[in-house]
Amino acid sequence: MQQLLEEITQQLALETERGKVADYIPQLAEVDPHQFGISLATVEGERFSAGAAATPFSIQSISKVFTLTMGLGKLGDGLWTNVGREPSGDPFNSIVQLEHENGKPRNPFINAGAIAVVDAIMMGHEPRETLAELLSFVRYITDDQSLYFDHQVAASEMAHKDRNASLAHFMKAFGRLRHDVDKVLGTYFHQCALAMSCDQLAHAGLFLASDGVNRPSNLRVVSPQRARRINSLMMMCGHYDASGEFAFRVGLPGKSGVGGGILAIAPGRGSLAVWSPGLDEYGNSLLGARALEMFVQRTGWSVFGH
Ligand SMILES: NC(=O)CC[C@H](N)C(=O)O
Repeated sequence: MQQLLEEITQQLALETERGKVADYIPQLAEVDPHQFGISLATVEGERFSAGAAATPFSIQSISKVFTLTMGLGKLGDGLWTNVGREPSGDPFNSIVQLEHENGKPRNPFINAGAIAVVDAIMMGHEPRETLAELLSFVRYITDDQSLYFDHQVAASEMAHKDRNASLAHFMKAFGRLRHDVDKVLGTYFHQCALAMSCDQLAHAGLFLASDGVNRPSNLRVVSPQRARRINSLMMMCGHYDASGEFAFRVGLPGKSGVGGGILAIAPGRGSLAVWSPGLDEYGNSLLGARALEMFVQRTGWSVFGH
């Protein structure tokens, strides 16, 4: 495994076409697109990594997996009152479906859905309290107390919030949000500004690879049924309008972020994190997806077989 990760890293270092870093969040536009990291945490407790796997980056929408997990923990199936679970087939920041579908976002991984999940987990509390809870949850599943929110990234996004603010206000007009829109957005932008390395992210995803149990500590995070359901949402919706393409090429539940990270789960086997800041036209890591495609071709770890 170690050799495979190193081979993938070496091969991708030769790539000249690396995609485009997100520039609608000015802080992310400053990231060097030549960086690449990959990390694998197996259910047996082994760890492998190559490249810049210890460098923290902005996990952005990958955080939506963690807030979804928290939301299901707090509300159970009640969460689905204000968020759907179907792929949208539209870009991550699209507003069009909301008007036809009573302000109910299609799934928890598009921006509108993630904003609705944040509103649901706030439960009358202040952003600070919800963020503290999120941080302790992610620290717990990562087994690392050093994780932090990058406040500069959050501020950068708050300063360019118009698109997400539109989604939030539109949903609020349909009665889908309970809290003050600016408080919900402030919470959402901090969630997206979580800084994590591939090593930390692979560890954090391990509970989804082992029926809800955190390995190697053996502590249960969610039920097996809930882990399966979160994985299915990642498979169907984790890459927005390129989720079909990602399933076709990689065949693993995966969640991308505009920071260039992807978390991919190989159920029963392990959790993989890759990071390459350049994005494709759908806002997903260009080389990250290629690295995962190379990985499944060599290992046969896709859920659909070799
Ligand atoms: N796809 C993403 O990672 C988008 C997250 C980003 N924070 C946004 O709201 O636009």
